[in-house]
Amino acid sequence: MKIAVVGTGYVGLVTGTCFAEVGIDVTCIDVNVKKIEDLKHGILPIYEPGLEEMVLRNVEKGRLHFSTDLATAIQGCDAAFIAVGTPPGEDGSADLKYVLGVAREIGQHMNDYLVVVTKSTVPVGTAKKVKQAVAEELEKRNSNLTFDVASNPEFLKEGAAIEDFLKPDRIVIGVESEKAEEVMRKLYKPFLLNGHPIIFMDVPSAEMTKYAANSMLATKISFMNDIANLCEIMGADVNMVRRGIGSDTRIGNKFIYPGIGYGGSCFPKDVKALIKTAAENGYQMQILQAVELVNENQKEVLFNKVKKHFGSDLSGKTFALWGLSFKPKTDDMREAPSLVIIEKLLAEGASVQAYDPVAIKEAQHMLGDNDSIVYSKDEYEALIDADALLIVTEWPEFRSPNYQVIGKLLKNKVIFDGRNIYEAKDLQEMGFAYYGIGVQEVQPVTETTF
Ligand SMILES: NC(=O)C1=CN([C@@H]2O[C@H](COP(=O)(O)OP(=O)(O)OC[C@H]3O[C@@H](n4cnc5c(N)ncnc54)[C@H](O)[C@@H]3O)[C@@H](O)[C@H]2O)C=CC1
Ligand SMILES: O=C(O)[C@H]1O[C@H](OP(=O)(O)OP(=O)(O)OC[C@H]2O[C@@H](n3ccc(=O)[nH]c3=O)[C@H](O)[C@@H]2O)[C@H](O)[C@@H](O)[C@@H]1O
Repeated sequence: MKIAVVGTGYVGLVTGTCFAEVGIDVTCIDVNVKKIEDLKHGILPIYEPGLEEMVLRNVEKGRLHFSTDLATAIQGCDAAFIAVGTPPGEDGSADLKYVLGVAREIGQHMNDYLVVVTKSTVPVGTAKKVKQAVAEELEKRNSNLTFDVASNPEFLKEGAAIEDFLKPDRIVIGVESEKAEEVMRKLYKPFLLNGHPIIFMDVPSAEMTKYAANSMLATKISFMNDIANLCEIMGADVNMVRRGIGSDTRIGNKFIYPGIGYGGSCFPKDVKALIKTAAENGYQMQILQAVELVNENQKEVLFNKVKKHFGSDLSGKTFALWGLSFKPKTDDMREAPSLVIIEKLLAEGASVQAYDPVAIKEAQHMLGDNDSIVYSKDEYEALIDADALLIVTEWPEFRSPNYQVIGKLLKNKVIFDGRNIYEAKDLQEMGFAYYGIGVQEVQPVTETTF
């Protein structure tokens, strides 16, 4: 089979590469000429574990191609996947200009039956707009070619994208015709070896499923952040509470880790977009409004703890930040809580020494030149003469650090752990003050000299 995947971002590149991996002939298309030229030379635009090797292998096998020329690439394809961005517009609704632009281009250049698949996260009704856009372009050409649209939302997580794509819990596909169902079933058959299902449904339900899934996950996180904040006030430990409730299979132990708010390119924008879609249709998503509010507040929780410890004047102080990306194993900085924390520290006249294993370049790009931010070459360099350490992203290499070295390099033995990766008691015994999320803060028992 042969497909085109339009948009070579986190979703498009992973989708195209994984389809190539199972033997399908794939062309990944992007308007960004540099991205495509780099990909042709084996240089990837994003960091995603395992992706580079898989891209190189499939290019070498002749199954994976890169192009800026959609017109040529879609010829002879069974399906064209639209995987371009759907960023939030000013009012929070998903901006569909890239998706519909691609749909028009497909209509202008297709020359045989094709399934046009929306892989991007798009509001209910978008496939209908895609269908109309393609049909209008065909009409301009006086063409009577037939095509189908399908909605195939993607559920992969950054940092685990390949595993998620190759072994999905489920594949959701909205279709309007048996012919389209047949094409999609054939394409996805190789990914069903672990017994998980393809769930075929109508197109609006598939579109809604994606927003409902992300909103449910965001709700779990905000709920736990709310509980964590209350635990602190009431003298409880959220780590215990989490284990206590997570063992109930009706609740489950995934996505109930409190922290410093969810970030990334999807939860924030998709929650906003669903609230907006509902409002446009005369309905108020009250739970999601609260989810968003809790999340905005949660991004400030670590900063507030810093203020509480050091008093109101942070000017002249230096803070070491471990982690910048919105989650481990990605270089993605979109809506990362680190951005809020850094902005608040700098606004108080403090400076930052930050380290992240892969996201420094992207952080520099987003934060711009600023003398108050120094990027360190490793996690220990970031500590030198800093007033305290803030754990912002739970990269595995931060989990078991050399506490003696931390204690020696920091000016004060204080850790603010935004991801609860350390045990308060252990740190207290080693002479640290420790602040976690939803756990009782501890002050050092005795001053230990290393
Ligand atoms: N990032 C993620 O983990 C997930 C994202 N999604 C959804 O997938 C969609 C894509 O997201 P990302 O991959 O993160 O976006 P991205 O921003 O990383 O990549 C989008 C790509 O599309 C390209 N593009 C834009 N207009 C184009 C056009 N007319 N023709 C060809 N290429 C064009 C851009 O140059 C860019 O390379 C969004 O709707 C997102 O909500 C869904 C599941 C997971
Ligand atoms: O639509 C999307 O783009 C994707 O959005 C999320 O994936 P992603 O944003 O890559 O990362 P997650 O692992 O979901 O983490 C999102 C945010 O929630 C936070 N989080 C996650 C889990 C948790 O228990 N607590 C918590 O605070 C993370 O730190 C991170 O900031 C979903 O998990 C994917 O299923 C979905 O496809």
